Amino acid sequence: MEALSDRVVRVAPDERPSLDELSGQTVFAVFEQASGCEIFLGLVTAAQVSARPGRIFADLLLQPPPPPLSADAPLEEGWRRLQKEQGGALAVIDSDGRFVGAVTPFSLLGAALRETRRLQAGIERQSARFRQRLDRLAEHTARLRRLREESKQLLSQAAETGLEQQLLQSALEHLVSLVGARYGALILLDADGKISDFLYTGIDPETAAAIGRLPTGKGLLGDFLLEKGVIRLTDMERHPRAAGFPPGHPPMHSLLAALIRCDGKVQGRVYLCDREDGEPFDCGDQRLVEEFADIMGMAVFLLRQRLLSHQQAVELKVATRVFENSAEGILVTDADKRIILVNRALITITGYSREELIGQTPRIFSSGHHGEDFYRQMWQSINATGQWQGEIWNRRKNGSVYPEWLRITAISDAEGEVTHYVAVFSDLSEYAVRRQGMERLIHYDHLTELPNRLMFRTELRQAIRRCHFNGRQMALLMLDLDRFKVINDTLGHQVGDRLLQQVSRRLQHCLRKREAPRMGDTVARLSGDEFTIILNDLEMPEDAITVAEKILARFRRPFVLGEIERSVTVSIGMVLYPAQAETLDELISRADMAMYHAKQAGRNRFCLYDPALHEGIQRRQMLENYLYNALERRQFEIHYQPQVSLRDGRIVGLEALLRWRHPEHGLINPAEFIPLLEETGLIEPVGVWVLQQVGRDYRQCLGALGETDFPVAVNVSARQLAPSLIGQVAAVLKDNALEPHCLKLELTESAAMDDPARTLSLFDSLQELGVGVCIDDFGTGYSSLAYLARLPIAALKIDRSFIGNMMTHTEDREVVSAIVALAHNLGIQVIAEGVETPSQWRALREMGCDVAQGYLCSRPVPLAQLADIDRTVWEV
Ligand SMILES: Nc1nc2c(ncn2[C@@H]2O[C@H](COP(=O)(O)O[C@H]3[C@@H](O)[C@H](n4cnc5c(=O)[nH]c(N)nc54)O[C@@H]3COP(=O)(O)O)[C@@H](O)[C@H]2O)c(=O)[nH]1
Repeated sequence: MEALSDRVVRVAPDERPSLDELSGQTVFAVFEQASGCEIFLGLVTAAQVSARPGRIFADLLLQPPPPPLSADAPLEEGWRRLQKEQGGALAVIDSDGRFVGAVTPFSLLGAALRETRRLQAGIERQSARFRQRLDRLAEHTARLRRLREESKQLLSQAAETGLEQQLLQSALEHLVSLVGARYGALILLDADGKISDFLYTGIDPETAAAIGRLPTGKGLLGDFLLEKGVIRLTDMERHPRAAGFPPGHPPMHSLLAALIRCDGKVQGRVYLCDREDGEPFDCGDQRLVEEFADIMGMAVFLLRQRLLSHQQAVELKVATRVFENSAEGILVTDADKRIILVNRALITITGYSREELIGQTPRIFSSGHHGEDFYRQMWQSINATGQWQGEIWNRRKNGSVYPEWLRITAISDAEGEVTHYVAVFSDLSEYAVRRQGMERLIHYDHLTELPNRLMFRTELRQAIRRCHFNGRQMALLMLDLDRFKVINDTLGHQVGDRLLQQVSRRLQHCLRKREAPRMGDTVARLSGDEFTIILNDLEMPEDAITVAEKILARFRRPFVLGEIERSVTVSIGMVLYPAQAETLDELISRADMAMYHAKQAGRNRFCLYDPALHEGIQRRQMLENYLYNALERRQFEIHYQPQVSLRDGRIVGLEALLRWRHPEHGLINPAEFIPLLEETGLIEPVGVWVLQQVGRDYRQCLGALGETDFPVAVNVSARQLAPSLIGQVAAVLKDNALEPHCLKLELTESAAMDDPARTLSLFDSLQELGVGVCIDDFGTGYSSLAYLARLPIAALKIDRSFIGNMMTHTEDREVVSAIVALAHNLGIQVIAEGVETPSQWRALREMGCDVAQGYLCSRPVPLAQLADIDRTVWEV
């Protein structure tokens, strides 16, 4: 159809051609009209018209007419037919035989030219496309080449350097520029599949942080690490899987991601987003990224291997250093127990050289101290548990034997087969020497070198066992020096220590020595001035009494304490085993009871345990139980004892003394319950009650005696010496509208010396308050004169033991006289307590003592009886 001539002119058979219209290319198609339809008769060319001018077309038609050409016939056929027919034109009909046009050599040539041009254009297009492809291929090949070159570099760096992060980062940057992506990231996983590294390029750090923290299983990025293969997505905005981006994530149009595998495991993922040119990622990009991911896998593998071997090398180096520099001796044997490795410490300890030891067995160190059994048990333990440790005696090269603490560990391979044994030991020679010293420290008293309480209990336990074994008796003696505190306090601790050392030697001289098979006796120091003696293998109980008497006799000789000589006595309690006690604790407590009894009975004596002593202890316990409720049951009361001026016989004060009246047991002796109050701490609330009661009684006391103004002394225990005491005293004064001088506090000398700094500060506060303080029982403690002078003391009360003896013992009289002089020198008043006789009264008055208190004047009496005191007795 394309070859049809456009110069075809329709004519009728009887028409005559017009020569004006005629051109060389014109073709006339002759149609006859018949019954309303057109019948094609044939073609007449311009050449035919020119050859027979003046003729009508019917005459010019070729007879027979050449067969028409089919409209779908190829150009070549038309060309061939035209040459054959020599007519110069051929009619063309369609499949229904209808005339559609005509072809001429000219029209055919035109069509052929057009076709050729079209073909050329097609070829040109194709070749342009081909050229383009070739270019792209060349580019891809170049990229691949670059990638490979860079990969080679990457791998060799990975094998040589430890800079994993920098290396991977620069590799990623290369990939991104190679592919021309906008940004890219690389995620590495640790052994647990968690993100260990997140490297990125082209993304700002905040976004990267959000992406890098993304949990798995949340949207595309969440799923990202779980995805098994390559991901290549385009048109991400509309992609259903693109949900779950963190807020602020840069818009992403296309994504290309590949797995990084190494050693058959997924080690991470590399991914690129958006090409710079806006095109989606293509297959070439994908191949590139996959290839890159493979290389990454190898690089990561190499890096990790390198890191591992580096670590192993470091560990090995450290282990070697530790091995060589360890202070403990170390040896390694093979499975046959042949020594293959020793360290420097082992060489130093044993004296053997390395060469002498390698190839030997540890038997080389055997000392002969341990029997077969010992080694059998040791190896049994190693075989069963893989290790053993304990003390063992080994021999050095020079033959000397030494103790060591040895740990042996069996080393097994993956199949559980023992491949080596490692022995680590420390030389205990020095420790053994120190241990002996430690043992002494633990079991012996450092001052007297006698066994201490711990050792004593061990010895006593053994003595009891021995009695069971040989059916003999033993005795336990508990000893306590009399008034040792006074020596300690007055002469100082050094003198006290010297005395204790001499006492221990004297006691040892009284005892039998241990001479096999005889057990011998044991003397131990339990604490302070408390000693104990175990008398073993007694023939008869009387032997124990003999020893006790011997001790008392030995003590009669004074102790020489440097320049000073002092007589010291001892109180001894004694109990027999098995006659008087059954258990160790029973023995100790009963010996204690007996000793307590010896003290109560006047000291410097021994007392054999008597079941009756038990009663005393039981009473103590009973009183203690009652004492807890005594205050709230209002069982306490105050008795008052007058203090009388030795100058004019006037009552110048009262001492308030606590009394306990039990409904069943009547008045309990203060010497019994006051120590109990102290021990239980009840003295603190009870002391407060005494102060308050005295405050309430004050005016009535004065009224009963017809006096107007004097102080009432209240005893204060050491346990009450706290800052709160000031507040309590101030409250009593305020509550009862009393002047401060109405109250006086009495504090024993030892309580005042207990904590001098605390005492000084309390006394200062009391002085500020205007309340005077009196030092009680003066002469029984150890007061520093300088210290005493610093205390704001109102009075000193001389202990009644001195007053009681002053008429018969010159020494005590001199003490009293010295105290009076001393106190007066310091401007302090002196009170003598325990004045019972007129002769004491007179003697004290002659010495210049200020005040007397004692049964001579009056016993302590309840407030109600104060008015009845007979004053004529002391008005001498
Ligand atoms: N912390 C407190 N201690 C108190 C309190 N009340 C008393 N005590 C102390 O108890 C100890 C025993 O006291 P007590 O049995 O009352 O004995 C006092 C007098 O009865 C007794 N005394 C007085 N004159 C004589 C005498 O001529 N002969 C003689 N044998 N004893 C006599 O002396 C005790 C007074 O002691 P002191 O206080 O040292 O002046 C005793 O230590 C009390 O201190 C209390 O409320 N709190």
